[in-house]
Amino acid sequence: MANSDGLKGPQATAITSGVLGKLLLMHGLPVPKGALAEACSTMQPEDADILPAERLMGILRTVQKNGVQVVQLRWSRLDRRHLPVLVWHGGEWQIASHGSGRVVTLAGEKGSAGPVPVAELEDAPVLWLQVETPDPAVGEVLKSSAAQLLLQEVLQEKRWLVEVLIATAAVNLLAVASSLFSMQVYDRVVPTMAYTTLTALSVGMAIVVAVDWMLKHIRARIVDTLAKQVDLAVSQRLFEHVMGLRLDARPRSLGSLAAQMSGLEPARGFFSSTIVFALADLPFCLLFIGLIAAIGGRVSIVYLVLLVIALVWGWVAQKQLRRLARQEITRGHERHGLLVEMIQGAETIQAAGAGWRFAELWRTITATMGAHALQSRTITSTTLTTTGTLGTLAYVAAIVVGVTRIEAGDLTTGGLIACTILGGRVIAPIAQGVQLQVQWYHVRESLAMVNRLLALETGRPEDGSLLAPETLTDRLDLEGVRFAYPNSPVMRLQLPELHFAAGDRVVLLGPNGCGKSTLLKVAAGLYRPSEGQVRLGGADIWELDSQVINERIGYLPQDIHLFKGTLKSNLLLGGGASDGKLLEVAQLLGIDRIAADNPRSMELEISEGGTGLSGGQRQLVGLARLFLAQPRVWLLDEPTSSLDLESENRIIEALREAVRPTDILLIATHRPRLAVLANRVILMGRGRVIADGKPEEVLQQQPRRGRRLVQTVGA
Ligand SMILES: Nc1ncnc2c1ncn2[C@@H]1O[C@H](COP(=O)(O)OP(=O)(O)OP(=O)(O)O)[C@@H](O)[C@H]1O
Repeated sequence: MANSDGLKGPQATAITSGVLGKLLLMHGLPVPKGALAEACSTMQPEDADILPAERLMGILRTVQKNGVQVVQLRWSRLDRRHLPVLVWHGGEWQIASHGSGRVVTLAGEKGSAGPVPVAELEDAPVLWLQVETPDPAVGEVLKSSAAQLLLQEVLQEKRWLVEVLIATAAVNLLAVASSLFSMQVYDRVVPTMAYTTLTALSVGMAIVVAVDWMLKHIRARIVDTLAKQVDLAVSQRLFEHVMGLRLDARPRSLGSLAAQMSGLEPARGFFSSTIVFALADLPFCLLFIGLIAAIGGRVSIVYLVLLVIALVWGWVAQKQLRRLARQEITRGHERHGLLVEMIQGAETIQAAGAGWRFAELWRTITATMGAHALQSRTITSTTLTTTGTLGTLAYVAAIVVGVTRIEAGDLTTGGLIACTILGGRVIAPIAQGVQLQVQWYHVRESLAMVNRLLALETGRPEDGSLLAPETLTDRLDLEGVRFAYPNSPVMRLQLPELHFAAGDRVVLLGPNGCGKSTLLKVAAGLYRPSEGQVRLGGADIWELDSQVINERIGYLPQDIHLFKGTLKSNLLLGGGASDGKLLEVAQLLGIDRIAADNPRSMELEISEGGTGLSGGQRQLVGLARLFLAQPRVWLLDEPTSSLDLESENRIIEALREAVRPTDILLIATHRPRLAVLANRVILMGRGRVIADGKPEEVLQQQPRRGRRLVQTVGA
């Protein structure tokens, strides 16, 4: 449970079961009225002075809703896209279900209170429920974008489908030949020892076997080639989607994200090969049963019964596998995430001696995964063994029934043998069908996960609808901007109005976690505001082509990331610059010294994740990228936090030189020396602007920090 505002809950804030029941229903979590009323009365003792969120968590645990988390905050910090919530109004907890602009609709125990002005709720406590998304229904999964993406690729060219179906039909029809061969041999050759007939039949069978081999080979080749094409197209599409994800909408666990990327694998295999054979073979079951009926009469009933039993068995097994598949895949992603985190943070883990903690976590996850995998393997193998046994039973039963038919004179020995051979062809697709049902849940879970990935919003549409104006005025305006991270209802940025004009040199100050970096990312068009607009030169930044933004805005992140390659390729990350310009910037920032220190100079090798350079050197590379890009708006997040005094001075001088008089410079920092660059200071606190003005004015209001900064500015 999270509590962001530290509200204490007197008895007056007791949550009534009627209101809570309605809220849970809105989240698709129905709870029996009696159980909820009892939980509400027992979990909210009169004399206890506990937080409303704690009360609510207690109630939810009592009614077995353990997956639900509760966050308590004030209305003013709530991101209204997360409605419905419980809000304290008029002496009771009410449901705020939807609101537009300045009003919100509330409903309490006695019914709807109608629209209430938002201004009345400013300081009201709010309880928000974080609910896990429920299992998608089969229909939903098939309609999902992940399944559509696969099907679209698989069915893009239908010619292969026709070819595979024709090959499958031919293979199955040829199978009939072997049963007819046996029938003829037993009924005609054996009684008379007619070797000429046997020779003719054998030659015919040899041709059938050869054609069968060829068709199967061609069919496998077609499907494999298709699988390769689908894989190429789908994985590319997924990669581009993940690359274009809106940064603020990305899942927090990068390892899990990487694992989800490969989640399409089982689904791809399912759609592009297995299902094609199995589905194409299945109708032939009925054809073979029909043929058995034609040759052996009642013998076919044995195989019909087998078909029904095997399908029911598969259906039951698949039900059991559903829960296991989900848990196995989720744990798998967690394990992948842990591995990525462990590799990335190896230094910290070893320095803190925390290896045992990670090892323990790894063991726990692996053990849980192993247990689930064992259970699901047991079910799968039992299902397969059962199908095999059912096949043997059917064979025996067919012979027994066949003998009675032979006795009655309805069937010949050769006919009975032909029936059992055809029976074998009935069993094979049934076994495959059962396996398919078993696999289905794995596929469904993978699709659901990939779907969640595809459902994540991408940054900007790539349909050419974005604007690319040739000229833009040098202005950056934030109007009514409010921002909350996804999966959190807490507003981290609330800026009614913030304007930056040409020539502004702004230093952004404020305590840790007050929202400086978030503001820079929103201003850079990396994070999309939940409400309000960021305007670059008068145009909404989210309607501008990303190339226009990249040309105009330069953003230096707090943590500089370097990529595998060379020092030069990392400096030129954003695009080409002449060698002369590169050398000029390298000299200006002191990067030439890094190169001079190395025998390979600018070709100095950088490993994955930027290993090979010190923290300060990495920061210099990040700055150099910006100096090479020469943007109109410079957004720098802690640009000198890892630099020594000399380098910091050099950067200050370089910025003085490189930032043109009409450019906008915005620096978030805790380093007072950077204030020498500023003609304006903004002070932030809890996502809001507390003070904004000339450095001397703002810093006077900040006694301790201010005095130091004023001296620096005056220096
Ligand atoms: N990816 C994220 N998901 C959820 N919350 C986040 C995320 N990143 C930051 N926050 C929260 O947003 C708030 C503002 O963070 P931000 O990084 O903007 O602070 P800051 O002022 O730059 O801090 P610092 O001076 O330490 O760099 C913090 O309370 C932080 O916990």
